[in-house]
Amino acid sequence: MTDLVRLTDLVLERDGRAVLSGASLALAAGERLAIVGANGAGKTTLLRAIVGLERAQAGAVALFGEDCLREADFRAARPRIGFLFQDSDDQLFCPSVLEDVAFGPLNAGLGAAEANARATATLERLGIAHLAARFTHRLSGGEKRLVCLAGLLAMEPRVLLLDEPTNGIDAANGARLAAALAAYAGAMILVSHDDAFVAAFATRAMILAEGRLVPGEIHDHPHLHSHPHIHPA
Ligand SMILES: Nc1ncnc2c1ncn2[C@@H]1O[C@H](COP(=O)(O)OP(=O)(O)OP(=O)(O)O)[C@@H](O)[C@H]1O
Repeated sequence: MTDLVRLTDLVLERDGRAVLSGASLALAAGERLAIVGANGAGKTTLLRAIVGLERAQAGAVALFGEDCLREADFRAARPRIGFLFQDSDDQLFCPSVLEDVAFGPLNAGLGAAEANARATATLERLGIAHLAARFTHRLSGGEKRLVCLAGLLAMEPRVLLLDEPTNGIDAANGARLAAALAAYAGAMILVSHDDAFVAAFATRAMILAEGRLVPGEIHDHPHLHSHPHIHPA
């Protein structure tokens, strides 16, 4: 089967410093790949390079089996990829929640009624229909996160890229997020420092260190209290 995302030996330098120095990965349908690594290791940069928001100086990106060489190639693939940004304020831009969630479907060519129906159904599925009429900029951090995810899921993407999805989320909204992701049938790449979340969701882990990705193993081994760790495989 064709890989949904394939990165081959990506090299990306910033200010003369290598952030990625030969990073490779392949994501198949149904996989939930966790990428872990220290602060500043380049995890966000890697996600941005997948969708062409940052361009590697060397190496190759292929999405859905198509090589992405030019901006037009990335643009063609982006509607099938939902990218949850680390900072929700970078993602939300419409005045109301319903408008924000309906924006993607509307932009993809659905009529206004159909786009609103899709947005309403997605908000209901996430358990946040009560936020539909709220101003996006007045939402709490956790609410913003779920609204961003609703906006992505309304586009019915084949791949989700999630950058620290549980950051700043309380238990109730965390449960909503977990339920929505558990019900999502597509593939995902999950960047997270939340070990419990990674252990619950990921089918595979990779560690980003010194610009390269190496296989990791998700462990759940007992300490004084039980908590999971990710080790090199
Ligand atoms: N716009 C930018 N301009 C200059 N340097 C940047 C920029 N964005 C990120 N960097 C630097 O690039 C490196 C990789 O950053 P990146 O955000 O990809 O790391 P990360 O692994 O996602 O970190 P974290 O776990 O803290 O979110 C860091 O050294 C960071 O300081």
